[in-house]
Amino acid sequence: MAGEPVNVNEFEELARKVLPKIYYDFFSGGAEDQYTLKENIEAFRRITIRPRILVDVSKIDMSTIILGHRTSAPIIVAPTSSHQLAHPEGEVATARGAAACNVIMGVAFTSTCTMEEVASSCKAVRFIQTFAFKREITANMVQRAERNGFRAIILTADTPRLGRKEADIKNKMIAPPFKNFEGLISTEAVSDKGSNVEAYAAETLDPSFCWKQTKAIEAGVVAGIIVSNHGARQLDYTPATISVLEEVVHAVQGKVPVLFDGGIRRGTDIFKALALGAKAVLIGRPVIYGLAAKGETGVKQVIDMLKNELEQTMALAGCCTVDDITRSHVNTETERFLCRM
Ligand SMILES: Cc1cc2nc3c(=O)[nH]c(=O)nc-3n(C[C@H](O)[C@H](O)[C@H](O)COP(=O)(O)O)c2cc1C
Ligand SMILES: CC(C)CC(=O)C(=O)O
Repeated sequence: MAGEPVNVNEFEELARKVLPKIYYDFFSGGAEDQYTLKENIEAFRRITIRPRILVDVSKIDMSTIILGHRTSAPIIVAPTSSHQLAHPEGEVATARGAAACNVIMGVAFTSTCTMEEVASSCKAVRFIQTFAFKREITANMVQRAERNGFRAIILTADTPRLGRKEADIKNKMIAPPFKNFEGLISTEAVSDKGSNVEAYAAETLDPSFCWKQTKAIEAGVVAGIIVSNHGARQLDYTPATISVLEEVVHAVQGKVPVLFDGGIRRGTDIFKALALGAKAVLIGRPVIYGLAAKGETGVKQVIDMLKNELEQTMALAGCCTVDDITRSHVNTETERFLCRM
């Protein structure tokens, strides 16, 4: 690739060049055959956009309100682990990039900077992500989230154990120290066989956590739902997230906002997810690639690229605000053939 990257996929190329293979494989990889990994991207390509023309699009406003927080666009940085493997400044740089773009920063508890370091380094609205950890870890996380001004807790529910990423196993991937666990568990490498990320997960997760233990929805503590397959890193052969979004939106019946992630690489992808009912989208790997390539500046550039592409898509499709994007602005695969569009 010659010159500056002009889209998110070119940032991936840059990241691939600068990262040691073991880390590039860790960030880019998915579970087992990586069927779902490919599908998360491919399924977007099968959805087409139905533009409206001769609409006054002289002013486009992408701003929206997510769980009470006004943001510049319906974009959230997805919680992903291990940012210091991409760049020495890690999650602090990512959060600053998110703050510069006025979008929400999702911080993984398995981050390489502590929650406190991220909180004190930037003004971004921050959500903290947790797994169903053993109870003492969760209690510690909740207290620190409150103390450090995190505005929501994202509970990742698909990880009673870690998915099998075969590249990590072959590469004998060593997890970086996850500093949030300091004082709670041993943060030293815990296995010399295959990927020790799996060993880490086994030490911290509570695989017995299930519906019996939570009445969260009845108690009204669920403020939103994220339709996600963990970037295709857990159960392979689950469907592409974009192909099930609408079904979830119907089931939720507007009771809480539905957010979405998995495979967003273009502004058109964001537009399609919004048309199918998402309130906002989370972006995982592209942000990591921006961070790897250029630190905080790269994160900002990636988010700005996606914002600019969304703005362009909205203008060309005849939508001045995110609320103007409706179900009738897209055709799914089946509809495409029915309508002969
Ligand atoms: C390298 C990597 C690490 C991740 N770590 C976490 C994590 O610690 N917690 C979590 O809930 N999700 C994690 N995810 C999943 C993301 O939150 C998100 O669902 C996914 O990246 C979205 O797909 P995308 O990468 O195609 O945008 C991770 C994803 C990647 C790629
Ligand atoms: C450290 C891991 C548990 C992070 C994760 O969720 C992932 O790599 O997909």
